Amino acid sequence: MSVLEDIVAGVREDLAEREARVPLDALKERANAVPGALECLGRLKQADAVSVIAEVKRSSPSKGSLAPIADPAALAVEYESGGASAISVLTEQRRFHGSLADLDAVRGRVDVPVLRKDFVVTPYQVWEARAHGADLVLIIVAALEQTVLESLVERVHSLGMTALVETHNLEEVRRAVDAGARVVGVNHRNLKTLELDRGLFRSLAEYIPDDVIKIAESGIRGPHDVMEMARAGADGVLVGEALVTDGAPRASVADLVAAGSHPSLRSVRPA
Ligand SMILES: O=P(O)(O)OC[C@@H](O)[C@@H](O)c1c[nH]c2ccccc12
Repeated sequence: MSVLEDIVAGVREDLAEREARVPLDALKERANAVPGALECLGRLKQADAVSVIAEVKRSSPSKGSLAPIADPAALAVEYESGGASAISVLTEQRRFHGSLADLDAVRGRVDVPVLRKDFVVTPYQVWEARAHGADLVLIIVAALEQTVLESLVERVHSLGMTALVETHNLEEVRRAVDAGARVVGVNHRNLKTLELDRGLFRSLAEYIPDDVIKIAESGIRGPHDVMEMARAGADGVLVGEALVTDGAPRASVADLVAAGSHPSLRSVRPA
C-alpha cells in the first residue's frame, strides 16, 4: 500500500464515524445556513504579485511533528496580517493532527479565503467543508478515479467554492484540466512515496493552460524559492513547514509576499 492509500483508508474510517453522527441532510442544512463562500480566483491570481497560501500544519507523514500549534486561529491571524492571500488548514487527523475544529477556529478569525486541506474522496466531505466555512477545497487527483474527480470538482464549484486540484505529473495535469479545474496545484512532494522534487512545478507549468491559475506546492523554503516559482510561471505558492517552524510567521509571510512582487520579476510576467 502506498502512503497515499494508507492515509485515504484512515480518512474513510474516520469519515464513516462522522457520517453516522451527522447525517448528510443535517450537514446540508448547516452548509446552507453559513455565509456564502468568498470569491477566490481574483485573490489567487494577481498582476505583479505571487499569492501566498499559508498553511496551518502540525505534523506530516514525511517530517513527523513540526509544531504543536495550540492556537491555530492566532497563527492564521499572523499569516493574514503578513499578507497571505488565503489560509490552508489541514483537517486530516491521523497523520497531520488537524481537525474540522481547526477549520472552524480559523474561519472565525480571518477574512481571507480558507482552504480545507484533506483527502477528499466523497461529496460528504465537500458539504462538510462548506458547512465549516471553507472557500477553497483541495482535491487530489492521485487519490481519485476520473469520474469521481469530475463530480467532486463540480460539487465544489456548485457550492460556490473553488477547487484547488492537486497534481504530480503530466497525466494528472491533463486529468485536472479535463475535470474543469480553474486552479491547478503542482505538489513537489509525491504523496505515494513522500519524495520531494523541487523542479516539478517548473517542468509541468507549461502544460497548464493560460487561463488556469497555477500554484506551486510544498518544499518552499523562503523568498528565493518564491522568486524561482514566479519565474517558472506560478501565480501562487502554498507554504507550510517553513512558516510553522520559524517562530515569526507574520514577518516570514511578509518576506514571501515581498519576494513575489520583486521588481526583477517584471520582465518575466506577461504585460
Ligand atoms: O510544508 P510544506 O512543504 O511547505 O508543504 C505545504 C503543502 O504543500 C503540503 O502540506 C501539502 C500539499 N499537498 C498536500 C496534500 C495533503 C497533505 C499535505 C499537502
